[in-house]
Amino acid sequence: MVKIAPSILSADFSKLGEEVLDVEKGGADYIHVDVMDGHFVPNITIGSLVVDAIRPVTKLPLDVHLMIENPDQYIPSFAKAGADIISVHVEATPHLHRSIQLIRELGVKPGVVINPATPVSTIQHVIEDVELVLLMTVNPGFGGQAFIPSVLPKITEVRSLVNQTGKTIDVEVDGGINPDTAKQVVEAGANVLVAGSAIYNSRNRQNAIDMIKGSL
Ligand SMILES: O=C(CO)[C@H](O)[C@H](O)COP(=O)(O)O
Repeated sequence: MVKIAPSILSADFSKLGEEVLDVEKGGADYIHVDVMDGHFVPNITIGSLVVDAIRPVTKLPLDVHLMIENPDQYIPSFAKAGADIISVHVEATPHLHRSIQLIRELGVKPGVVINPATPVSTIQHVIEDVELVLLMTVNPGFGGQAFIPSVLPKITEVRSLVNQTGKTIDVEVDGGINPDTAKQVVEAGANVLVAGSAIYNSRNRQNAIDMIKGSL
């Protein structure tokens, strides 16, 4: 089954609790939280305080995507705040395996992320250690960007790597996902779709989620 993970990056932050509940009621499977530090990516967004604030609002898993340098310093605070999944970028941590181990030791599901320009071979050595692989389908930093179609063969490559393990590991995509692009990424092998603007820019979030699901 394909899962939908609305990114709260495109939500109205003045009423974030309601915005989270709205997509939960609308059929979301995960809540995707985009953490940016202004160094690894050219934007600053959410800290662990926000994860702590939305934790009691929803029963859905909080899928925390760290787009930050030196992630090991901040992983414990996101785990304490109630993250269910924490994903780190291969490009942002010098000791990827150590970061993944740290996440697992804290009782959280570890994920690994690669940018559009990063080859799949960079995550081959940790594939058995993660619960989720996130492929960026835009260059990270902002919502509302156009989907990069050259990532499609990499999604298929990751799916085949995951299948070789025999384990249940999510293949998630993030960036420019909407009813026009969702079918392509699912056919390529993705099973978790992050969507920010396609869901939160719509007045009726249930309808927006149904439109993505209905396009598959
Ligand atoms: O990680 C992100 C940006 O770095 C966002 O999750 C992503 O861009 C989703 O937004 P949209 O669906 O509007 O493209």
